[in-house]
Amino acid sequence: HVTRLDIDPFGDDFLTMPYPHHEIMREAGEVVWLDTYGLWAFTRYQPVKAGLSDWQNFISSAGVGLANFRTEKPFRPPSLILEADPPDHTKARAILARILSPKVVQQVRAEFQAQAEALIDRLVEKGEIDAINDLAKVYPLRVFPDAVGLPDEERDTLLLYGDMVFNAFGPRNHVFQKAVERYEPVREWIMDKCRREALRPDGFGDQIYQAADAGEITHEEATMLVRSFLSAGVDTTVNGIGNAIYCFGQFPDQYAKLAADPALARIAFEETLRFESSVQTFFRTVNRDVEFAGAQMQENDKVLFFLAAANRDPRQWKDPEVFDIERKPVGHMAFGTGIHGCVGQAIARLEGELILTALARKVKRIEIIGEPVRRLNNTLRALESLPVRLVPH
Ligand code: HEM
Ligand SMILES: CC(C)Cc1ccc(C(=O)O)cc1
Repeated sequence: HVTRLDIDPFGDDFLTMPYPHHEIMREAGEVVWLDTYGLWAFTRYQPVKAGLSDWQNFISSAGVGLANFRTEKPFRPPSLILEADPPDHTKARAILARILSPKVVQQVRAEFQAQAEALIDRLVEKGEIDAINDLAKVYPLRVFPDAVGLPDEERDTLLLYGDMVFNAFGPRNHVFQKAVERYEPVREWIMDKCRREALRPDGFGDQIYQAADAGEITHEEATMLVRSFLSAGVDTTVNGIGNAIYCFGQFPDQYAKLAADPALARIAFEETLRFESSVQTFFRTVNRDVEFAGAQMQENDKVLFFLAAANRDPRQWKDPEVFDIERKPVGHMAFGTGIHGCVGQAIARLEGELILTALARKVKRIEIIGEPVRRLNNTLRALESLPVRLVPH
């Protein structure tokens, strides 16, 4: 027997404050059925981990959003990596994994660090800032598009596009409708920047085309994989960094530990990802009738994985509601897991580590000095603005 609930995981009150709803679903069973959209919900750590590892039963090629690509037209042409299953997925994944490998990421570390230190120095001078518009948006829009090889101009378009892409994984609700009002010009700008001629030679984008030159993929496929970098590589880290600052503003005792020992920055960023996961959810599609966790699932059913709920499951974490930067949250689900686990996590971790290190070295305390404003999104946990004072050492 599986419990049915009428929780709406894409309603405004859920998106604004998801945690009490996670608790209800976790306690209702290993798997629950949500009547609102007719889908399975996995909220406990173990089923989320097991489900994401089982790519044969829970597939990505029918879409990782609510829409089932077998019966509905996708919002945009499907990604060759995210919305693909083996064997197609395997080839695209190997190429992006090589370009974003920890070894290659070490080569951009010095530049990423210089940019982090310069930005934090400027913001400490300013004193009172908006941690989202002046910091969390600025740094990822500088370092990752530079590494990909994009020109400087109009990079805010990447945020408009990310907002659309992440809303499109959810239902066609008001947050989606608002985000896609100006889709066409944004889509044109993005696809223009995916052309090889638009990219700096030897940047991460051009390196995908070099794989096409070597015959690993076609040049058309290369264009689509550059789109993957532009889709996934910015809005995710903007919110990763924004949510991290929000955590430290809310828990000054934790920030004091970081300011006393900046070497904690890398592991502290992991705890911010566990506690306020910037990617809250995404879907898989049941590939064939299967019994899973006592539920009889049918081909084409949608399964919603609540990464953020798994990251606060008391069956996995001691005092999960406590933000503790000394916790070492190994195995958290913020980057997913399995064959589709985040291929950009080395970049994401580098950005988080360097921003938090630069802050810890220069800033003694982060004080929230105004009401944070949330940006509702069907997939991302995001703030619109976060007024803070950076108190120097
Ligand atoms: C804090 C920042 C980030 C978070 C929380 C995050 C989260 C995730 C998650 C949960 C997945 C799994 C999706 C699934 O299983 O269907 C994923 C996949 C992916 N991520 Fe990230 N990501 C982040 C940053 C990045 C960056 C900087 C890039 C750079 C390009 C990136 C590129 C990708 C790509 C291409 C995939 C698809 C991988 C596949 O399907 O094999 N992500 N990410
Ligand atoms: C959390 C993931 C759903 C982020 C993401 C978005 C888009 C793509 C793409 O390939 O376009 C890949 C990954």
